[in-house]
Amino acid sequence: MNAINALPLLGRLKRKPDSHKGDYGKVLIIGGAAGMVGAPLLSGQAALHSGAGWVVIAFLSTNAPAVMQAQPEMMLRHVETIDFGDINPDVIAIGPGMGTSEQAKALLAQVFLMDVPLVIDADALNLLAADYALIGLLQKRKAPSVLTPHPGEAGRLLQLSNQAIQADRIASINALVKMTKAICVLKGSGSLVASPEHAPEICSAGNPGMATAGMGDVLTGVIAALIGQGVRNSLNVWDATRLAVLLHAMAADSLVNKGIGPIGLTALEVAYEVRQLVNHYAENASSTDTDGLAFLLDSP
Ligand SMILES: NC(=O)C1=CN([C@@H]2O[C@H](COP(=O)(O)OP(=O)(O)OC[C@H]3O[C@@H](n4cnc5c(N)ncnc54)[C@H](O)[C@@H]3O)[C@@H](O)[C@H]2O)[C@@H](O)CC1
Ligand SMILES: Nc1ncnc2c1ncn2[C@@H]1O[C@H](COP(=O)(O)OP(=O)(O)O)[C@@H](O)[C@H]1O
Repeated sequence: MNAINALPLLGRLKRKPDSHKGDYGKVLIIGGAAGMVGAPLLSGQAALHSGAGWVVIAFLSTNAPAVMQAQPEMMLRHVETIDFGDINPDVIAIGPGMGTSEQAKALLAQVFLMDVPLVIDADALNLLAADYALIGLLQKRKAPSVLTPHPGEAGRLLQLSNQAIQADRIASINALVKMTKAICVLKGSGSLVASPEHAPEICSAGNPGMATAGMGDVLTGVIAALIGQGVRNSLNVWDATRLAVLLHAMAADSLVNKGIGPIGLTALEVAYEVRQLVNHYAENASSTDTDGLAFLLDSP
């Protein structure tokens, strides 16, 4: 199986002198029911630090903050006060901390009908697993969809135990792709990425310091940010997804190499480190996208 080796593609995200925030994508994140408001905040902070032009969070909780003092750049709304069409996002990430209420289910069905790339995570995956009609809507989507299950969520989707998922991860991701007709990331040690058009690729970076709450929420934000930047910078959703998986894991490795973790590594620290890696590879990648190995070996 091939390892993900797409870092030179980050050269496409190098900032042009006369560009503006609209060139780097508007990310809408939907999630954050009562008690889990932190999850979409982590996704939003990760998206911002990975280069998203704008980040809007639509919370389900009515008690969510109207502004995050530590990150006032993000626009925070209650989901019932906004019109997704007016926001006109370049990419939507749905699921972090969303819960599985009827309201959450209706929102998922609503975004499935939108012609916008989607990142489907956490409780959005649990809702999918519980309702075959939603899988039907997902399969019919024209715009790309990315699913990011951990083995527990993959097990719910495929009606298998965690152990069965882990016993044959390649078969598991192939079954997920077949079931959803979407790009799938099977998270965990050696994350796999596959799509209906692409055989599984493995992420050879990453470490057990990543086994901490919020790390998946950060990955969702990084994927959404790269998809959003890709829209006007020739990076397709497949490449954005596999790059995000690799950068997220490399960022955790880079921090551990500096003595920050593995024990006590936090998800937000990984988001900040992703920023450093994105800039390094965007600046140093060859415009011809060749010789990825050199970039893999040349970490900052
Ligand atoms: N700050 C916050 O508000 C946070 C909220 N979160 C939200 O909490 C909700 C529940 O998500 P969780 O993922 O915690 O709960 P889940 O019940 O979906 O998943 C946890 C279980 O999945 C299995 N699993 C996960 N990774 C595995 C691996 N690598 N190998 C084997 N088994 C594995 C294990 O059985 C584990 O107990 C989601 O909505 C999520 O977004 C979490 O993202 C954590 C942070
Ligand atoms: N032992 C490990 N080795 C490599 N990566 C890991 C390990 N444990 C967790 N990860 C990574 O950390 C992230 C955890 O995501 P997830 O379980 O969804 O967390 P959360 O729901 O708390 O946000 C995934 O990207 C996963 O691949």
